[in-house]
Amino acid sequence: MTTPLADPWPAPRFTAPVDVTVSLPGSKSLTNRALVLAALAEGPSVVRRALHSRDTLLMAQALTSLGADVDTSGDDWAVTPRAFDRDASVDCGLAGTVMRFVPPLAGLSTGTIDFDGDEHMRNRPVGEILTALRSLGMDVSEGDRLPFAVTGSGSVQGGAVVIDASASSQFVSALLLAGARYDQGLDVRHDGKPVPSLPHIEMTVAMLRQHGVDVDDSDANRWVVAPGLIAPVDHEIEPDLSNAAPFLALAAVTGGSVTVRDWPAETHQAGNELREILTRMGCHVALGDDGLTVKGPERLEGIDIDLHDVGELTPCVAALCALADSPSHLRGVAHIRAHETDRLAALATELGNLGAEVTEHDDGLSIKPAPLHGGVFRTYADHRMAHAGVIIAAAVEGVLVENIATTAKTFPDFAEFWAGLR
Ligand SMILES: O=C(O)C1=C[C@@H](OP(=O)(O)O)[C@@H](O)[C@H](O)C1
Ligand SMILES: C=C(OP(=O)(O)O)C(=O)O
Repeated sequence: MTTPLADPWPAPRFTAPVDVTVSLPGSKSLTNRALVLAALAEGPSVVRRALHSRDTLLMAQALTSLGADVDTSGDDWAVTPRAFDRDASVDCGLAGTVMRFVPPLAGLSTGTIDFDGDEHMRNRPVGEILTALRSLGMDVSEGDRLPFAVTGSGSVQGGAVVIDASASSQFVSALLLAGARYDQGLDVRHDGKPVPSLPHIEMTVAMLRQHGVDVDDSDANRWVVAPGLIAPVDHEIEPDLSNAAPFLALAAVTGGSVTVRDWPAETHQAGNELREILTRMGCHVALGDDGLTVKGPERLEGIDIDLHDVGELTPCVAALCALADSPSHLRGVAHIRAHETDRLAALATELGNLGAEVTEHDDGLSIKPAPLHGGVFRTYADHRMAHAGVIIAAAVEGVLVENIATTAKTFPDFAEFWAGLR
């Protein structure tokens, strides 16, 4: 039996430069897309090196409760599509991908599918998808938040739909993933402020194409998915590059060297942008046969950057900025106020409590160099806040990270793994 971790957790302080090579678990975003597409396909698929974490198990459970067979017992998950022919309850936890990607599938079911999730999940936006599904003729209960219910009729006509996806790229991805299975396919148009996290939509389109689906994304803010069969695919899941952030950051703040194995040469993952970000902050970054190696600088520089496309990196980048020796401005990320928590408010409060000079803006943060001190860093049930906390703790004596267990959303046993790096 493993001993439960102390809460708040005295995260390790790294007093010497680290020199480590790590293999990281698979990508949440790739795993959950692969599972959805496999459950909609014409025959069995395998999701190799699937991420085994809270968000992906919730997705597997959701698809199983709709009717599919998903075997999560090993590293390679076998998915056998079956008719969605029963009533079901879907627990979304705090997984945006489950709350947004599964309702469009529920219309293909002949049952009533009830959705709910963690307390905070009831605050995260989903109303735009529900409105879009209603406009496509689906029977969706009233309201614009969890809990809600979708009663399927076994088929969805599909066709043209307009959605404001400025709150989350997942609104578009959700519709596209199911679209080929609608009788007329889907013609999705975004109308509103710019869509954040575009690389995640590109990931969705790329994976649909791997499954043989015809997607036209040649016009900005419009995606046309042709109706048709979804071919089964044997997917190999890349390591989660966004979850690489705290590890690469450890090289940056200790002046050491960290290599992440199996870093893909080409990828749609937002985390790949860390290469550019860390280079601009003064690190030496090289992609080689061993993986991606980051060597920390003598002097960590601040950064002025628009993170609109890669908002999920903000907590770790903000932690690095708080340890940098020149000012930083993080911009373009108003939408991350609707992530696992209001990440801008949470970062301003928690970094500020440890002495950082942080100014919160509508769409970002300004951070000036200031001496940091120990204290408790709260995480608001947000795995990426926990990652930010351990980065600060690595460099500052006496930092305790509250609810480190929240990292289980996308990284099982993160704390043990992190402590083992010392
Ligand atoms: O589709 C996905 O897998 C994701 C899309 C992004 O969401 P937003 O567009 O809501 O930022 C990202 O931040 C999230 O971590 C995962
Ligand atoms: C925003 C995130 O998650 P979700 O998939 O729940 O939206 C995230 O992991 O940073």
